[in-house]
Order: sequence, then structure tokens, then C-alpha cells
Amino acid sequence: MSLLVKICGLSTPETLEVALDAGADMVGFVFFPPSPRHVSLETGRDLGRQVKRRALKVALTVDADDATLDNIMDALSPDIFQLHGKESVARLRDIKQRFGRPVMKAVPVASAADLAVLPGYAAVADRILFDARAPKDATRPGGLGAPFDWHLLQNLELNLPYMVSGGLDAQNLAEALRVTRAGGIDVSSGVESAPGVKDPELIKAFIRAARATRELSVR
Ligand SMILES: O=C(O)c1ccccc1N[C@@H]1O[C@H](COP(=O)(O)O)[C@@H](O)[C@H]1O
Repeated sequence: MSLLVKICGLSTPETLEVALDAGADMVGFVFFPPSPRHVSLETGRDLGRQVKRRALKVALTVDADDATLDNIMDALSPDIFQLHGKESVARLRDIKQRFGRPVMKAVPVASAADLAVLPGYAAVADRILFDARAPKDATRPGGLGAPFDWHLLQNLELNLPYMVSGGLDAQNLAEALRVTRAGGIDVSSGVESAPGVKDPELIKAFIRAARATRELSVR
């Protein structure tokens, strides 16, 4: 299986086009007002139309209620929901049932104890995204450009596809993949010149570096 590359937090037609042209497999749109990458429903609708099946559209939400998800479904019609809050296993089940879309559950990682939630989520989620646990006083639970200790996943046995994120960039992604054996990588800050400002050259460099790791065994 080939490596999945997700570019997250796209908010302009220009940078979305760069990511699609460069061969991103997944493009992520953040629907979380405190984030510098937040997009309105209207912008999400326009960006979603622009994708034209060239990549999977991912809607990133944080503990969103049904009404919010209804609106996102209507505007973006995402291929996947990325649930980046404290959503319970039961909530994942509800969302899958109600919206009929796969869900990728973000699991915050700071220590081995954080992996105890995996059996519960693995029973329902379609994919797991391991991200660095945000500090307690952070304004958002992700998108902070901070890595976690990838060695915590070194001996992971998970019967589900998984991706890693958190502080990845073109320079460190190969090592993250080598250690974690993840099937995909997800980036936001590492392809930006400032929070929320995507840099076309960094997007291209990230995807180029990811494709150069093809010889690594991935899952
Ligand atoms: O990008 C955001 O602003 C964001 C807000 C709330 C939850 C998650 C968010 N981003 C996700 O966080 C990880 C790591 O991002 P980074 O590369 O360290 O900036 C990634 O999955 C983003 O999709």
C-alpha cells in the first residue's frame, strides 16, 4: 500500500491547487473557529468543489454537534471526518451511523498511557491519527507544530490503518515513518510560513520528501 499524504488546514484556492497538483492524497479543511486555519462553510463549499475528486476531502472538527456536522456535510460533503476532540467511542458510532462517512479519530500522545484508548476506538474508527498531545493551556488540540516521541509507537500492534502528525516537515518525516511504520502522514504547521499561512514551496517539498520514502515498508 502506498503512503498517504495529507495536507491539512488549507484555506485558499491557490494553496489547495498547489497541494492537489503536487499529489496530496488527502486535503484537510479545519472547521474549528479558534484555529487560524478555520474556514467558513461558504469557503469550505468553494474549496470542496475545487477538489473535483483529485484527493479525499477531510473535514476536521473538534467535538462538533450534529447541527455543525450537518452543515459541513451540506457544504463540503467530506470523504472522511477527522475527529480531533474528546469524542467518545459512542459518539464515533453515532457520527458514522448518522452521516455514513468514515471517521479518522485523532489520538493525542504524550506517554504510553495515552495508547490505552486504542482498543475502544479501533472497534469503531476507520483510521487512527496519532498527534502530539497539546499542552493544557493550548487554544486548540492540534496544529501546534509540536512532535511527540515517535518511539511510543515503535511496538504498536494495531489492526487498523494509522497516520502520524504533529510537528512533521520535509526534514523529519522519513524518520517519523521509519520509527512508527505509519501508513500515512499529516501536516499543517510544517508547510506554513506563519500560523494559517500555507507556503507553496513547503507544500511541494513535503510531498516530494514523502514520495522519496517509497522504499520504506508502510502499512
Ligand atoms: O490545524 C489546526 O489548527 C488544528 C486545530 C484543531 C485540531 C487539530 C488541528 N490540526 C491538526 O493537528 C495535527 C498536527 O498539526 P501540525 O502539523 O503539528 O501543525 C494535524 O493532524 C492537523 O490536521
